Amino acid sequence: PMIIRAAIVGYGNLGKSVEKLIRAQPDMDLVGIFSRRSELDTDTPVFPSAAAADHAQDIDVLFLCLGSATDIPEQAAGYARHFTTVDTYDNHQLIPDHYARMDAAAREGRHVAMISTGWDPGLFSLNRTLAAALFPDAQQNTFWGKGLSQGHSDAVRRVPGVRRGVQYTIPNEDAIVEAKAGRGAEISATSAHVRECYVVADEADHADIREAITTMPDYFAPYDTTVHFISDEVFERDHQGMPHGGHVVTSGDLGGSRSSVEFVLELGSNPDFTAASQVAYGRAAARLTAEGKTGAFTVLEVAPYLLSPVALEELIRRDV
Ligand SMILES: NC(=O)C1=CN([C@@H]2O[C@H](COP(=O)(O)OP(=O)(O)OC[C@H]3O[C@@H](n4cnc5c(N)ncnc54)[C@H](OP(=O)(O)O)[C@@H]3O)[C@@H](O)[C@H]2O)C=CC1
Ligand SMILES: N[C@@H](C[C@H]1CC(C(=O)O)=NO1)C(=O)O
Repeated sequence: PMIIRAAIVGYGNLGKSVEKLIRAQPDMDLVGIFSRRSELDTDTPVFPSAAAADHAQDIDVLFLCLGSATDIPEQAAGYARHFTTVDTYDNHQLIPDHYARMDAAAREGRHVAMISTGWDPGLFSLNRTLAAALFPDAQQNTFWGKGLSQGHSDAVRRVPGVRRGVQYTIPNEDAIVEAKAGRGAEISATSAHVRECYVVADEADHADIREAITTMPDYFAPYDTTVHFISDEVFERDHQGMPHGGHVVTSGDLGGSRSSVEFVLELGSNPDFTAASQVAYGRAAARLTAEGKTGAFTVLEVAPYLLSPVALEELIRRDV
């Protein structure tokens, strides 16, 4: 099989996990990390993001591990003109816009742009489409947490004055029970979750920061959101782990019989699991590029065997 020459843009939680997961792949080599910062704690070669295009000939797949709140909308299309890219863009409201922008850039550069991989969007997207397709009138609900949302935490950290910040998503457990029983029709994501933010910032900025977070479109405005201001010591002591998880619950009637489908994730590390998904879709992106494909792809458009380092013939024997 082809050895895929991979590189990373953006060295945060996700970038560190992608670096670790690429090293664990039998068919991938890590060429380097592109960052806006010059001093990173890694043995991998580090290059300035601004010089990325100079390395295009040495890289088959570029993993965009930047923040979705501002970095991806501002930068991703620029990379898609020069590389086959894989991102985890997760502002669901704006994914159609992202798709169009990345599709144009990728076609212009004759590359593939694999967008919105991860688990939501990503594996949850796959399950939502698959499960809902089975029922003439599907009842479907998605729940997240209790856990740390990296997208919402990145969005918090981008608010002026925020020195450190995280966001936890907390589902209403009764809503999950109701959804599992097929009584989820009145349950929405915004009614079934609350969002708790923990922020380190100067006292003088607290009111502006709380206002900026709680009114932030898409991320926080539609939800019951609370912002707690804490000290650096408390942040260091209590807010280091990044567990997460969730459920996609689908049910319905099939001509007189009732069935339900539940897809559950329990993640010890949100970044590690997201990286595992992004890296598998990076393998698929490299293969699609080798087949001469161009343009944007979501996870709904990728044949599952392309994700695996195991040959299709073996997968048919083992998994079908
Ligand atoms: N689809 C899905 O299921 C999921 C998607 N995601 C997405 O992944 C995105 C990235 O998450 P995450 O890695 O946690 O975000 P981080 O805030 O850790 O990193 C985002 C970017 O900020 C820069 N950065 C990181 N640390 C520092 C620092 N100490 N000082 C200055 N800059 C820094 C890095 O770029 P640089 O190196 O250039 O400075 C990095 O790429 C999220 O925004 C989310 O949208 C995450 C989880 C699941
Ligand atoms: N994209 C999310 C992954 C899941 C978690 C989530 C939430 O807690 O709102 N929504 O989608 C993340 O960045 O962690």
